[in-house]
Amino acid sequence: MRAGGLAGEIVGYARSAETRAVARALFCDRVTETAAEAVEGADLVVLAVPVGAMGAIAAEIGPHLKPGATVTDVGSVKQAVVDAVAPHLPAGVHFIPGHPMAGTEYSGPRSGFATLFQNRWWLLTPPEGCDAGALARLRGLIEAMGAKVDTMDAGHHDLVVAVVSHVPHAIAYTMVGVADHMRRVSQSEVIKYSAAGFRDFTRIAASDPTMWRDVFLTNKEAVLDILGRFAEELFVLQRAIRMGDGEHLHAYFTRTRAIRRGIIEAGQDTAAPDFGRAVTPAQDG
Ligand SMILES: NC(=O)c1ccc[n+]([C@@H]2O[C@H](COP(=O)([O-])OP(=O)(O)OC[C@H]3O[C@@H](n4cnc5c(N)ncnc54)[C@H](O)[C@@H]3O)[C@@H](O)[C@H]2O)c1
Ligand SMILES: O=C(O)C(=O)C[C@]1(C(=O)O)C=C[C@@H](O)C=C1
Repeated sequence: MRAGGLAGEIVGYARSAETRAVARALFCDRVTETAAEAVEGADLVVLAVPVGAMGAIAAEIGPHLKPGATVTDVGSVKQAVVDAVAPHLPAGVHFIPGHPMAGTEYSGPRSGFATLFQNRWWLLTPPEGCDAGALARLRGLIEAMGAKVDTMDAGHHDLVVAVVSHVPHAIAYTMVGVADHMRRVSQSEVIKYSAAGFRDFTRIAASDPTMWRDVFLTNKEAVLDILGRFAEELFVLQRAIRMGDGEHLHAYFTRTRAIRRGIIEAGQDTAAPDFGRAVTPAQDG
């Protein structure tokens, strides 16, 4: 928003003075010491805390929102955010939950960069009867940041992202756990000789523990459903390996390669740029 000059004034709130100072230096016109102050007079409020913290923030800001303001969020799970936030918002405020399908394993205000949303999907889950004008304005802002907008209902969103984001993270966390266990057995060789595939797993497994704890706790049903399906597929693969069924393996890998190539053709595999500056993981603030 800052790079594109898309907002009249950007006001930020974070709990720690240190985080507020960094945000002020990098992209906020003004920072405040309470969330309530930050939303006074705002046309648009963006909640960007872990999913489990959304309800408390909504309760804090609810009474201070301007009539006609739009509230959105960037949480990775949607139904739980709707349930936690909506009861705290006064009538006349438009709540349009959202989820940018873009991010990195880094946290804190230094981890943002202006091209993060370029050519990425940003999913919105407007409630039934959502104000068309408010939705059009939010969509316009997101598109001006370079993202593509799609709308769907919150429950469907949660199932889709369980497949494309949440379960892949669970698998990466688990695989790195297995390697860590093996490391004790083989004295560091597993890490030392790990090539690109495993390195990608370790990048994902370095993501913020609070954020991902909340994702798994609040999207429990969809994640368990997809993990069950994953386990079934894994058994089939295991059996094919055990039985020496090369034909099955080749056909399966040919299908999965086509999926990967489809993603590349759709322009979705844009790696995060090198920030060129130190980024601290999981800043507490
Ligand atoms: N990182 C990603 O890849 C990514 C991508 C899309 C969506 N998201 C979602 O965006 C949201 C923010 O994630 P992020 O990566 O920007 O995290 P972040 O750690 O950079 O920012 C979250 C901030 O919330 C603060 N916070 C935590 N609990 C709080 C509380 N109770 N009250 C007030 N502040 C609190 C943290 O201190 C931190 O400053 C999460 O809901 C996450 O699921 C993250
Ligand atoms: O590349 C990464 O670090 C990410 O995992 C980003 C990612 C994802 O799964 O694609 C993580 C969680 C979000 O809710 C959206 C984006």
